[in-house]
Amino acid sequence: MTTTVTDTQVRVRVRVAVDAPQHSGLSEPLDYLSERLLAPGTLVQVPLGKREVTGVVWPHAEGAAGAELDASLLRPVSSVLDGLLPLSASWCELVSFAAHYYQRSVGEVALSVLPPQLRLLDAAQLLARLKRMTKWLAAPPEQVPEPMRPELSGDQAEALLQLDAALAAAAHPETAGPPAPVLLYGVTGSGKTEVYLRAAEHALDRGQQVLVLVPEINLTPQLEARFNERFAAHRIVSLHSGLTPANRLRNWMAAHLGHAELVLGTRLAVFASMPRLGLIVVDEEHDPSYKQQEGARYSARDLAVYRAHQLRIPVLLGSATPSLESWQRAEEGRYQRLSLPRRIGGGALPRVRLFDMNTLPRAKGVTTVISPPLLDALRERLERGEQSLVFLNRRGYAPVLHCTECGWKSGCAHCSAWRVFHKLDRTLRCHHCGFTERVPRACPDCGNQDIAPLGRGTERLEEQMAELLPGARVARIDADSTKLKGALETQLNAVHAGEVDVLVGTQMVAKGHDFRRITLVAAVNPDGALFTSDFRAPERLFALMMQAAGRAGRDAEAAARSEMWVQTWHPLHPLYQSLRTHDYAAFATSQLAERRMAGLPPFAHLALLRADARTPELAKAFLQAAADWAAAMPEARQVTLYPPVPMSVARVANVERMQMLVEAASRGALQRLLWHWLPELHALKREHKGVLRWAVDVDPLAI
Ligand SMILES: Nc1ncnc2c1ncn2[C@@H]1O[C@H](COP(=O)(O)OP(=O)(O)OP(=O)(O)O)[C@@H](O)[C@H]1O
Ligand SMILES: [Zn+2]
Repeated sequence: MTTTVTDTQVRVRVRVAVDAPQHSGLSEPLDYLSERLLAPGTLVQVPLGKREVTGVVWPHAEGAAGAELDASLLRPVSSVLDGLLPLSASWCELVSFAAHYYQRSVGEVALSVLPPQLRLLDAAQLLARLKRMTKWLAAPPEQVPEPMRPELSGDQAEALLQLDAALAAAAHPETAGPPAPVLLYGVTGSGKTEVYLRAAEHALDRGQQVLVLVPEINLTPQLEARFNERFAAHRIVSLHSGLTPANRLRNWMAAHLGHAELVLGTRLAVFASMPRLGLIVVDEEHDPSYKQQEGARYSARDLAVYRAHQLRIPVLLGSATPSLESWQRAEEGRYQRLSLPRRIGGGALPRVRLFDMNTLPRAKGVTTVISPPLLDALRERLERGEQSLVFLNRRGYAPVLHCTECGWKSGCAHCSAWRVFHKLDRTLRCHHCGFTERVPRACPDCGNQDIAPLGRGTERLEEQMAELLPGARVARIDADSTKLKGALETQLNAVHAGEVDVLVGTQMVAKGHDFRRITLVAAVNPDGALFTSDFRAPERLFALMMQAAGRAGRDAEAAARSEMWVQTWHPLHPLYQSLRTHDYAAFATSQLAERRMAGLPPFAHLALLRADARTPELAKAFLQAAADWAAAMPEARQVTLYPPVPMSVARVANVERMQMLVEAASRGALQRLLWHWLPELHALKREHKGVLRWAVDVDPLAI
């Protein structure tokens, strides 16, 4: 730290991470003057341009402290938010790593992962909040009876034994290296959650804090309930974007001050400040929602692994269908793989039946929703009083309306996409930009009254199921049916209580739920994902189908008569063949072999450069210029730059979107290129009028 004497006062130069806009090119913390020493991690308010903004006092980069700066040019810190304990050095390091790796500014990442309210409060307001939190904490946890713990299955006990060994080793960092990440590979219904609970318990017993990440907290109220029940005697808080700003700040502070012992949260919680963090659990580690898709496009799963390594603590990645990245690392021995190969209670996984749609007689213009044998299977369940889940990953009534006379289709005026017909409120809605209109009475082009839905979404499927199964209680769960607060929970409870015979839904119902009465799961039209250009589409489809299958027969007693039906035009596709035998390992092996041949992740490293512009030509010209620039750099020798192409939905809300893929054999080579290349793009953009924005996505999930 440099001190200077101005007038009579001693002033200290401090680095402060502020959220400067990306185009300013200010990616590192800025220098300010302070009248007193400020610990790194302290929150402050500082002037930035004409504004006052919240920032975080940042540790000095190693070796850089000596750089001289004319102190008279620096502006003073406006105020210090003293009330709050400074963020730790390791937290700052995590943020720094994420910022550099994902190519964002340190300040942007630091500020965007703190509770939004922290940026709005002054010192006095913050103190008031702290007081209120202390009061909230002072209410003693209720006197709770000792929680019920099931006796562990042999597989669970074995997995825990190994985990405990890792925990114990981590307690002696001087003798052991950081523990390897653990991949808990357990089939659906094998009791992974119980392993998380026990591992968490052990860490809590050691006085440590535990962080549990879940893909979407609202989707699995059961999981939250199980944690709350088991740890009723402990302070447990949740962190996700659905909390009110005040509660999010309160919960965050409780974790930051070490009062909350367990944090259960979504991807943003990977940045929770936890001074005694001793274990990180990532449930459904393969789930795409761990990847942030806007701003700093980080992967919470990958950052969890980094954070655990940094703190030398265990991280537990759980899944029935691990990401191919994690699976490959386990194959290489870099992750420790623990397996739960059997379902609790010894029940079998459902029998998978592939129904070949080509065998149905073809009637012109009519596609059968439910093949006759599947209909029989559904009727059987109905007669036995068992539940069925019919799964279709498309909401709304029909994906498009069309005119039988002139061929008009319900396109979106602003996007290169169809507008979806929602029958309930008789609207046409664009699922990309939100543009919504009443359904026209007649074809807007030719006036024909006969406009008809094409294809099928969950709304229509629900209607058709009710027609096909008279008397059955049919319910639908998707993003439309669950908009109201608490709606999802109510609807799920009805399913659990047996008030529903046939549940129609999107992927919302296919994942994670511990349904006890379902003995049949049917995927009516899953083929779409087999032939898209995204190389990860098969992996996602397979994971989703395995998850969906896993909702059937969770009660061991009913397992033997449980089935998963797949209606497909491609029954011989290798993906379905692996599904038929529940053979994730075979699927992973064949996919990994393909990826290796094609030079794709995890055997190569990717980044996507995206440009949004008023016309496709402008977006393309910018990306091409960026590529030309990169090609001239020495770092480009180890990377491949692919030609710019339109994104799969090229136009959204009147913005044309193009992307360019950058590929390298090593992470380091990719990082070096990005590091030197991206700063140049700010200037390049100024030369390309009409380009609205550009962004880079490191380790993109969707291509
Ligand atoms: N040792 C045990 N003894 C008895 N029941 C158990 C035991 N472990 C777990 N269970 C119960 O088995 C069911 C399935 O467990 P759990 O939900 O943890 O499985 P899972 O592996 O997470 O499944 P999925 O991947 O399908 O979500 C739950 O109802 C759980 O309460
Ligand atoms: Zn639109």
